[in-house]
Amino acid sequence: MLESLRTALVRAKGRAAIRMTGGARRPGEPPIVRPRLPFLGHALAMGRDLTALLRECQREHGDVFTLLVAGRRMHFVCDPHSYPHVLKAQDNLTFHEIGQEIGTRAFGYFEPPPGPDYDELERYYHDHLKNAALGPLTSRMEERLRVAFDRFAGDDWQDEGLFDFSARVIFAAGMETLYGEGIADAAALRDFQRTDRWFPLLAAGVPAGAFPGLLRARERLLARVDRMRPDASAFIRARDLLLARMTTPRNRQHLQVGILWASQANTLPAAFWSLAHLLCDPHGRAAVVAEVEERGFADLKRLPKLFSSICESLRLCSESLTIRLVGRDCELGLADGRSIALRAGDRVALCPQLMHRDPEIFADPERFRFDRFLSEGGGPRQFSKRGQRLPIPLMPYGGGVSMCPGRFLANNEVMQFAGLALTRLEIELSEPSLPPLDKTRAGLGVLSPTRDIRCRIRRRPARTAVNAAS
Ligand code: HEM
Repeated sequence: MLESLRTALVRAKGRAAIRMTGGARRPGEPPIVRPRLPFLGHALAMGRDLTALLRECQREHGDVFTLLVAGRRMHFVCDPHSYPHVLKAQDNLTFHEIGQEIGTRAFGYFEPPPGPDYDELERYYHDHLKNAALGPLTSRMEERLRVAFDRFAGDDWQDEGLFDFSARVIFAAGMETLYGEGIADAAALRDFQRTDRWFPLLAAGVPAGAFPGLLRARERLLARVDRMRPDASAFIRARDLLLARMTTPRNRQHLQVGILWASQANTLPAAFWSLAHLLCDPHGRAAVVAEVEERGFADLKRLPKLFSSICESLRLCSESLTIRLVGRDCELGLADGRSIALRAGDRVALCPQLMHRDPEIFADPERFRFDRFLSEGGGPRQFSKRGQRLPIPLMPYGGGVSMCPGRFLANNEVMQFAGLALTRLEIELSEPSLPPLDKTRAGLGVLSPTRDIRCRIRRRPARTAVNAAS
C-alpha cells in the first residue's frame, strides 16, 4: 500500500516536473532547452517569433532539440532530410488526436464516430478536391473571381488597402465557389474575420466563451452554412448529406464552418502576398502578365511562371508547424543515422519555415524571385542541402497524413487571383516596400502582414485590357 502510494507520488512528481520544466532528460532523448518560465515554457517566445527562437536553439543544440510548450514536451526535428522519417513513422506518430483537439477547441465540433461513414467522409477530400473534381471547382472559381473583381473595382481610381481588397475578392469568390452564389456578403467576411482573429487563442485552449463577440459571429456563420443550397459545390453537398446521416444538425453546422475556415484562412493572406510580391517586382510582373496574356487561364499547367511565383510567395509567407503525437515510447530514426528516444504523450514538430529560409537551399532566401521554382525541363525544380537532393523542398501545405487536402484547389485559386488581378486591373502601390509578416500567428499557416499597404486600383481601361483575361 505504502509502496504503491510512493510510486504514485513519484509518477505525479515526474509528471509535474515535465509540465513545469520538461523533466529529466533520459538517455537517447534530444537536449531539452530549459525554459525561463515554468509550465508556459517557450509558448510566449514562440508567439513572438517562432522562427527566430528555433534558429537560436538550432545553433546552440543542433538539428533536434526539445522545447516545453504549455506543459508539453515538443521535439523539433530541423534537418529537412529527416522530414520524411517523421512523416512516415505513422505507427508511432499520429495526427488524428491533435486535429480533433484543435477542431473541438476552435470550432466547437466533435468528430463523428469511426466507422464506414467516417471513412467515406475522409475520402470526400480526395474525391472532391482533386483530379477530375478540380475542373468544375476551378472553372467556377474563375467565374466568381471575375464577378468579384467587377464588383469591388470600378472604372475610376479608388484608394484601397491591398490586403483588404484582396481579402474581399478572394473570400467572395472562394466561399461562393464552395457554398453557392450570393452567400458571401460583407457581413459574412466580417464574421469570418472575427472568428479567425481568435483562432490562435482558441487553438491554444482558451475557451470560446471568453469572447462573446466571437460566439455571436460564429452563430451567424453556422446559420449561413446551414441551408443545403442546390448550387453549392459537389464537395459541400456531398458532405452535407453524409453529415446529416452521421451526426446532429448542430454538429453538422460546426463541421461545415470548420471547412469554411480551412478553405479561407490561409488563402486570403496567400492571395495578398502573391499579388503584392509581383507588384513589387516589375520584371516578374511583366513576365507573368506576358505568359497569361499569351496562354489564358484554360489550362493552369501552361502557366509555369505564374505557378513558380505563387510557390515563391508561399515559401516566404507560410509558417505552419506539422505536429505529431507520440503514441507509445519508441525510437525515431533520423536521416544522419542517429535515433532519438520519444516518450508516449510527447509531440514531434517540423517547422518547414526554417528550411524555406535556409540560404544553403535557397540562395538569398529573403528575396522574392518569381522564377525560383521554374525548371528548364518543365518538371519540378530540384533543391539540395549538404550535396543531397531534398525530397520535399517546399511545404506550405504540411505533409503526410495531415497534408492539406485543398492544396490543388488553393494553388489554382491563388494563381487565378493573381493572374486576373494583374491583367484586369491597374494597381499602383503607394509605398515601395512591403510590410513585415505578423509573427504572432506563426505555426498556424500563412501569415498576414503587420499592417495593410495603401494603393490605388481601377479596372484596366478596355483598350489596354489584356486579351486572355478580358
Ligand atoms: C494557400 C492556401 C492554403 C494553405 C497554405 C493551406 C495549408 C494547410 C495546412 C498547413 C494544413 C494543416 C496541415 C497539418 O496540420 O499538417 C491544412 C489543413 C486543411 N486544409 Fe488547407 N490550406 C490552404 C487552402 C485550403 C483550401 C482552399 C481548402 C479547401 C477546402 C483547404 C482545406 C483544408 C482542410 C479541410 C484541412 C484539415 C485537414 C485535416 O485536418 O486532416 N485548405 N491546410
